[in-house]
Amino acid sequence: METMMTVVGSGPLVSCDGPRAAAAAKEQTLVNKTSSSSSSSSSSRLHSKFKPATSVVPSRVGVFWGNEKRAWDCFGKQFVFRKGLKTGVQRHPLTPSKLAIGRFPKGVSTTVMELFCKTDTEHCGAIFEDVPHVTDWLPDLQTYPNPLKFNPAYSAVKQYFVENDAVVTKDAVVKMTTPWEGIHFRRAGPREKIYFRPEEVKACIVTCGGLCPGINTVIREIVCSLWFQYGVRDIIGIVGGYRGFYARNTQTLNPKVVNDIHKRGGTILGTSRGGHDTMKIVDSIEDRDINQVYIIGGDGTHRGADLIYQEIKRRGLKVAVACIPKTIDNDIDIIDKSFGFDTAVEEAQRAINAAHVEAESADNGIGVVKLMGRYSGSIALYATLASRDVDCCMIPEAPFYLEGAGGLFEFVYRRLRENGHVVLVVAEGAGQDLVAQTLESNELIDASGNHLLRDIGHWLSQQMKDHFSKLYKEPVTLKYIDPTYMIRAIPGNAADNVYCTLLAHSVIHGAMAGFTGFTAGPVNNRHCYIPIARAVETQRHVNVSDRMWARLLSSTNQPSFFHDKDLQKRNVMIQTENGDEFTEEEYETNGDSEVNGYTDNGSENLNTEDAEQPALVTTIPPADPNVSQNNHAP
Ligand SMILES: Nc1ncnc2c1ncn2[C@@H]1O[C@H](COP(=O)(O)OP(=O)(O)OP(=O)(O)O)[C@@H](O)[C@H]1O
Ligand SMILES: O=P(O)(O)OC[C@H]1O[C@](O)(CO)[C@@H](O)[C@@H]1O
Ligand SMILES: [Mg+2]
Repeated sequence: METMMTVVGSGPLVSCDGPRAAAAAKEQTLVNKTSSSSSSSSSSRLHSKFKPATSVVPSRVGVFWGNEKRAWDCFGKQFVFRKGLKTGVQRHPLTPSKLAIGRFPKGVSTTVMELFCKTDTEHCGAIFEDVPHVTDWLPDLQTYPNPLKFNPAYSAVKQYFVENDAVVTKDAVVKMTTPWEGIHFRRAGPREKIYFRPEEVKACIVTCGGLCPGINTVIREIVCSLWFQYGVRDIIGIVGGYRGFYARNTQTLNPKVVNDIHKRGGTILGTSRGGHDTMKIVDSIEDRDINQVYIIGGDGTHRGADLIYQEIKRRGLKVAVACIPKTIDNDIDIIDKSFGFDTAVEEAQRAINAAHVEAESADNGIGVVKLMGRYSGSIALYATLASRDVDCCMIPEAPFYLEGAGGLFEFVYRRLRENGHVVLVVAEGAGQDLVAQTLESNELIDASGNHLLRDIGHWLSQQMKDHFSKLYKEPVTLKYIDPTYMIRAIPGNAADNVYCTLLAHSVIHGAMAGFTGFTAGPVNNRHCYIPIARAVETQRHVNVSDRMWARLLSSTNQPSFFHDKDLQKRNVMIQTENGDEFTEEEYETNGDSEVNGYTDNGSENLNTEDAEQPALVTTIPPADPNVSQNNHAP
């Protein structure tokens, strides 16, 4: 594992505002960090927490109290440093009153330190996942007072500057016995000292990947905040994504240029997939004398940004790389949620509403809406919960099936019978296994290497039409709505615009303070700096064993599509034509396993010409206004 002791702000700190600043600089927290944000180091640090006792002894970055030989956590648990490594430990006094919420030995100073546990199973307290700083490779950099100190808008704010030892816990819910445990990130916000003189800053902004509501707001706020809060005057836009660094001209940005762009969807800078060439990009950064790089994008963009940061570090440049997570799919882990998500969910309501109106107005109306979400069904989940008009929501994380007991066809049939119409929401990444069974499998990828998914919405609609037209005399009326690009190509709503503003502020404060290789976002509602690679180490998914998915299931009363046959037998109620209800098991025991066209092996007893006319319900009976299986009234 690659870890390194780094002293932020150490060395001969020269300050431009005299002894007070020098003293303050001296007091800078000594922080032990991993040497880079490379996924290998951060992941091993993270995963070491979960390694079995037999594995290699890990090192931890944590908040402890002690000296070079021993340390205590806030519960008085003692740790001994691993022999031979103790000399590397750096200590720095923090403010006990602020950090200590438990009991710790009297008289020992608080410490942020690299802690080597004796054994892997030892309780190691809080883990601090810090971000890199330009002084990691340029230790003698000069600091400057933050101009916000003299800004009338901010100087009146009490405690405007964020203290260097402020961290935010990843898990808001902790155990009373070990409240300190878990991962912590550096709190975002303006620092008293900055590492870039505003007149020397040359900042650039680039947007990559798919569109998302609010990108223009982030661009606007980065420009305006650099301009008005820090007095930066040299800001350029890189046009057309990563490849714009080396293949396109740049665009000058100032408050006038960006004044009303937040009212427009998309990105004024343009975006693209593919075209990441680390060397060419960093050459371009060097050639243009850029020293702050603001990168707005999703997981792929972050991977590219990490490579840029690594190369900048390798070349020893004084350049800060700061990311803003952008993903309509809300699939970036750690942060509470991504900007534009609320807007997208809101816009999705319009599509669902339309599908509902269409379905309701037709005989046996089925409305199908496909929403974005490659690997994460967040938009579909939230849009369904918000709407209450949806009968069934299908997402990539929850496999489903069409035929047989407990399948989607059966469910749709029932809802049609009960309510006269049905509305289905399907995330684009849902049911890919099913589509693959019937469509030719050509593995296609986009320019960034992302797999191109098969069109589940279109496929599902066709399957529905085929199934119901074969089975019933009365065909269904199916309307398929694909609002995919409509929900992401719009401007951010009010809440997202405020969120984008905070994100922009977080990144510029971080970059001005010399942090680099980071992305910013709220963790438990507090903005943080997260190492880039750490932010994309895992992908956020809807957790189907979580209460949120349970809320959806209980709201729609849709099948859970569990494959466990016993579970199906317990849960699936079968209603015969004369209204009697049985569980599937009871029904089978009674010797007749064929219900409403479904046999117990899941195959349909179809109303085809050569098949013997089975005892089927061949028309969908009119809706019974007194029966509703879901929580929304028919
Ligand atoms: N592993 C990687 N290494 C370097 N660059 C990458 C990597 N993955 C993607 N990129 C680059 O990042 C940019 C955007 O990537 P991608 O198209 O995957 O979108 P994204 O940032 O994930 O956003 P979205 O949310 O739309 O998927 C592209 O220019 C691509 O070349
Ligand atoms: O057509 P494009 O631009 O590749 O974007 C489609 C993809 O982008 C995303 O919105 C992610 O940004 C996915 O949900 C979707 O699959
Ligand atoms: Mg992506």
